[in-house]
Amino acid sequence: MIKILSGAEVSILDKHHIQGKGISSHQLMEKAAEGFVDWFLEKRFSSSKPIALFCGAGNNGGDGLAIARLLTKHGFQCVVFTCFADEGSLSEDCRINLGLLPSAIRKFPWNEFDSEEFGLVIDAYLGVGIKGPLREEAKSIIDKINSFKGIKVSVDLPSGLSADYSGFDHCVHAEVTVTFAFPKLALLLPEHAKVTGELVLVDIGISEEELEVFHSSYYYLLKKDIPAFHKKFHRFSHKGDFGKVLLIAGSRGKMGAAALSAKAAFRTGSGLVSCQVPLEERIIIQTSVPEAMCVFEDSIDWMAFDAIGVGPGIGLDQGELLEKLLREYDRPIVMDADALTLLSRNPSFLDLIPKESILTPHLGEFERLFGKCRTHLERLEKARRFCMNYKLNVLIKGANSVICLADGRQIFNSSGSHFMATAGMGDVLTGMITSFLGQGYSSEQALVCGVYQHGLAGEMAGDMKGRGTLASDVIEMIPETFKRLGVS
Ligand SMILES: NC(=O)C1=CN([C@@H]2O[C@H](COP(=O)(O)OP(=O)(O)OC[C@H]3O[C@@H](n4cnc5c(N)ncnc54)[C@H](OP(=O)(O)O)[C@@H]3O)[C@@H](O)[C@H]2O)[C@@H](O)CC1
Ligand SMILES: [K+]
Repeated sequence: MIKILSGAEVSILDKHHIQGKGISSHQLMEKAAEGFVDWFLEKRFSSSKPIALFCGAGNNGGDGLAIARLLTKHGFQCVVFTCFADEGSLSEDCRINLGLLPSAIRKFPWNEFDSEEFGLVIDAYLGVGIKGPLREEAKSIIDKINSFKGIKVSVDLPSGLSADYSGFDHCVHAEVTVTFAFPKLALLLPEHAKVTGELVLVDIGISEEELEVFHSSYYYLLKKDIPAFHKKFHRFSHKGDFGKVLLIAGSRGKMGAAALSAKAAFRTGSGLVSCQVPLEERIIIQTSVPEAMCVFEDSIDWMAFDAIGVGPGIGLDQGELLEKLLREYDRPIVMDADALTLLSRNPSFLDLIPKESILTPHLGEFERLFGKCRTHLERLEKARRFCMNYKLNVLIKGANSVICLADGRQIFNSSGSHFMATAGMGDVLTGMITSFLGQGYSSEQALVCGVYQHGLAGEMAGDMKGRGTLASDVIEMIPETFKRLGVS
């Protein structure tokens, strides 16, 4: 997992890194530019029209000048638009790269940009180095960049966006942001989704260990992290080792929620899945998920189950059942959907929730539980305090879902697809996380593997089906995610 540092820490990180590696800051900038260009070439952007690069006076501008030089070597026609009045104001590495710019690359002041002439814009005006409110000229430069209606690719950060805060005054609206070493926190906040566009992370040779010495409780979860979170099973493993889970889900008209959770739990590898459903609705489960068992007795021995997920589709008249469960079951449970709304209506239940349990609210459910928040950072702070006070884990669902752990760490997920914004996806996730808990995973392991693989299955289903991807399609891809990750 990559630690997410503040913008101000980037220059300290750079210094540590270049001293440790015995390289110059110019070489590090070159590595960043090469990483950007490798990604650019992979994307096969058209070279039929010239590329405009807006370059500022700091190191973000230096990156842009190096990128212009490298893209020109690959046959792209680049034109640089300078966003500085005099060369005396340039950072040292920006000046070096200006000197290295081949004379064939034309340079103009930024206000001479004519958007009609160009096929693509690269925004290397401002990065993590902005301080205080944007100056008036900066706003005009940003407006000029935004006047381009084609693809705008921002280097490190959309110019004008601060690395660490929520909100912006003037800011480049990028279609893609290519960021270096670690994603800047602002790029992961949902209120910035429209200006960040697609997020691409470029490795510039700074290791996770180098980031680890900084103090931060934010992390970014990548595909390569997942295998280490998985438990190893062997050829003598039997059905019992893969767990016996119970899903308390579904009610009249909402039995689909129970069916989706149960199927997802099986596809995630549970040995035995039972559904606690209303007696008169059991046929739906027994025909749609024949592998599952149904329980509907008045008194159920909940402790006979390795893990329990509660909430999808149960309805809001199940307060008593939820209270009884919380009083009788003492292992971590997964609480979702209606269970969360019931919790927000009965705050006294909070003290009954078994330690290390997992609450999985979407933004609406989060606000019902914790009140309105003006920004995502405020939401994260509320969640952190709650998790640490109650020794519980909260997953804030959305693009870049955030796993908020009981110890205060907050992990942003990197997998997922916009095709997942449809009914039933949350039910699938509840089934997956409950399944991992039942297989003996810790709450952290179950969350990390469940959340990442849910997003990955969504990406894979989205690649196959595109618009119209169903939650059921995502369930069918879960086994493929294990293969894709090399987890047997
Ligand atoms: N490890 C990494 O991640 C690596 C990072 N690298 C790159 O370095 C970038 C950071 O570079 P940086 O520190 O030079 O700052 P940067 O963003 O160019 O901004 C400075 C400029 O902004 C200006 N300015 C400031 N405030 C302003 C305001 N309110 N309104 C208007 N203008 C304002 C300021 O003007 P001044 O105050 O000096 O007059 C100066 O001109 C980083 O984002 C990444 O791209 C890579 O090269 C290598 C590895
Ligand atoms: K930028």
